[in-house]
Amino acid sequence: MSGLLIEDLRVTIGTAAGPVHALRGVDLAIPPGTFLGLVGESGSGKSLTASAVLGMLPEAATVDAGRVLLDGADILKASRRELRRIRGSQVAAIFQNPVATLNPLIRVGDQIAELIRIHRGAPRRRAAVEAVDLLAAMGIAEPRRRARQYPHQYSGGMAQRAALARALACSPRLLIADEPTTGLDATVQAEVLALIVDRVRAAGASVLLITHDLAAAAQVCERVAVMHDGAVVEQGPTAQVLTAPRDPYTRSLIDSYVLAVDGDTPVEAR
Ligand SMILES: Nc1ncnc2c1ncn2[C@@H]1O[C@H](COP(=O)(O)OP(=O)(O)OP(=O)(O)O)[C@@H](O)[C@H]1O
Repeated sequence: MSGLLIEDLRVTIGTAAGPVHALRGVDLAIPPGTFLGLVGESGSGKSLTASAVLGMLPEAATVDAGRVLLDGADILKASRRELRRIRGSQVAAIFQNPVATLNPLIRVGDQIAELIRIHRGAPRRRAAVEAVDLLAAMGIAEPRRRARQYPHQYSGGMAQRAALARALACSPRLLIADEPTTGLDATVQAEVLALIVDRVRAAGASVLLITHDLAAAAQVCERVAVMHDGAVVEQGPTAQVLTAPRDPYTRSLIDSYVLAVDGDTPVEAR
């Protein structure tokens, strides 16, 4: 099958305090071209699931069972070399704290151009031009000047735009966005989310959006999956999961989210 299919993924992490059964049978499907929101409390295993899809599980992790199929090929069985090819060209990621995600020592344009050269074999000059075009497509003003700058010269929102440019440089089929707007100003959050939707839809790729923000997931994702204690307890069309949840944990997650959002609303505005 094409798209992403995770079947019964079980991962244990060795810690000083003993083994932690961090993923206890994760089942997840993202059909091609679909946005899936992955929600659930802190520590439920969302980021670890994303790491497995990127072939980047921590050293201390052991895969006890399961398959992670990306367009039919099992990521967990891929060699290092295959993983390097898959990462970037089939699956790419953006994370919270984009400035830290980008390489601090390399000019932003060069980081993007390097990927284009490695994955697509483009000549140096052509890759540099494409990198500037990509920055422009992500809404970065004066892209030529910006391409010559280093990540620390970017604001948070701009750095996330640049990280998105780098992630999309080799037209991956799946973008993992792990809390991509957390920590950005509210207006910038909305802009970055809209940009992700716009650019990814234009490319026909799919998205795994990891977020604490149920409203954001509801706004942009056709499907939602809910993680609890290392497993996906419920997944399905967004409207169904968020308005008629079947699992008690999903219900409590929605209730606590609504309470938190109401708590943020000034009394006079309620
Ligand atoms: N490198 C690691 N070493 C030890 N334990 C880890 C490591 N990575 C993850 N874990 C454990 O695995 C579990 C799942 O963590 P994970 O980061 O996937 O949760 P999460 O749902 O993404 O949380 P958050 O929303 O806070 O990012 C947690 O119990 C965590 O402590």
